[in-house]
Amino acid sequence: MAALAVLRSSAPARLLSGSFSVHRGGLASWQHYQSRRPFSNNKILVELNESTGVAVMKMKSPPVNSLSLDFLTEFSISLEKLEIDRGCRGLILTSAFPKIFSAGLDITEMCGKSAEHYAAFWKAVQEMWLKLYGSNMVTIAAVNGSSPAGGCLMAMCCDYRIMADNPKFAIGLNETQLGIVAPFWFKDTMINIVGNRVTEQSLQLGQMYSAPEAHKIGLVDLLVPEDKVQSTAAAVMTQWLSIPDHARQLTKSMMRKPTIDRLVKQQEADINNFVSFITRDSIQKSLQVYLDRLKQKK
Ligand SMILES: CC/C=C\CCC/C=C/C(=O)SCCNC(=O)CCNC(=O)[C@H](O)C(C)(C)COP(=O)(O)OP(=O)(O)OC[C@H]1O[C@@H](n2cnc3c(N)ncnc32)[C@H](O)[C@@H]1OP(=O)(O)O
Repeated sequence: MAALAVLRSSAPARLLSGSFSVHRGGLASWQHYQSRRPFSNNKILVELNESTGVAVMKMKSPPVNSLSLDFLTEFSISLEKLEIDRGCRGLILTSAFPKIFSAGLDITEMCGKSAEHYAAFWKAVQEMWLKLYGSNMVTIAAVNGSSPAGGCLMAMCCDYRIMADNPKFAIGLNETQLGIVAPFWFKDTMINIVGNRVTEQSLQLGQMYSAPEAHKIGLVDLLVPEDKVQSTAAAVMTQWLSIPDHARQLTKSMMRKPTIDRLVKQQEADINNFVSFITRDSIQKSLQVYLDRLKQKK
């Protein structure tokens, strides 16, 4: 958060629009701007099309876009910059890698680290969710690959989900399969999309759904061929942007505010709960076994 506060004061809209103006009418890349930030590893690529007001955010953190502390920090900063840019009305979130949208939270961030590290990591996860779920922009997830747990959460934060129609790609909240528990705000986000019954079963079983199954239960809104995911996202975005911003934003806020407020009211307690859960020996052991299995599966 300190980094965000610094950015807010040192990178006002004037600087952002100044760096965009050299690309006026076309795609403005933030690579130039980002490369001037000492803490940026450029795990997130952002291109804002000034004429449409639509930004495409591509996650590019090899090998599987796992959500590390660095990744989450860069993600939240990138999102914050788009949020305050009046020229940006819509965001398409996707992956730079074919076959993987995001592998979810980086398990190595939850293993063998200090309590302070776990607290900082969890705060970054919360911030990502608060910013993306609470965004004023139209947000569309172009899910071009598998998306377990935290990756599914990111997609669920968006207003609309388009997924590549490939039964090999899977999405869902699989936490229980790792011996861990999806927090209440992951659960609430899913309930708001597919309802209580499907969420209860999904969470207990840690169920991953193939793309067609996910479409059937309403977890994703639309299935399209892999090579049409981006273009369809752009077309759907145009439809959503035809609605006046103020009316759509107030409606979105009316629908999501109670869910957001629930976490905001107990953010510190939620961090403490995560730290005390994740530091248990039994949980550390489960995560380590899962990670070892992942590494041995080849
Ligand atoms: C009180 C609340 C308490 C706790 C709440 C915690 C909530 C947690 C949320 C989460 O998001 S937990 C993470 C859940 N994610 C997963 O289970 C995904 C596991 N990964 C996979 O299923 C697959 O890797 C894949 C994403 C489908 C990609 O498969 P592919 O065959 O393409 O790649 P491969 O498996 O070989 O992986 C490459 C490489 O990446 C490492 N990896 C994968 N996922 C993660 C991850 N989430 N975190 C860290 N590292 C990950 C994997 O081990 C391989 O590493 P290697 O090259 O060194 O062997």
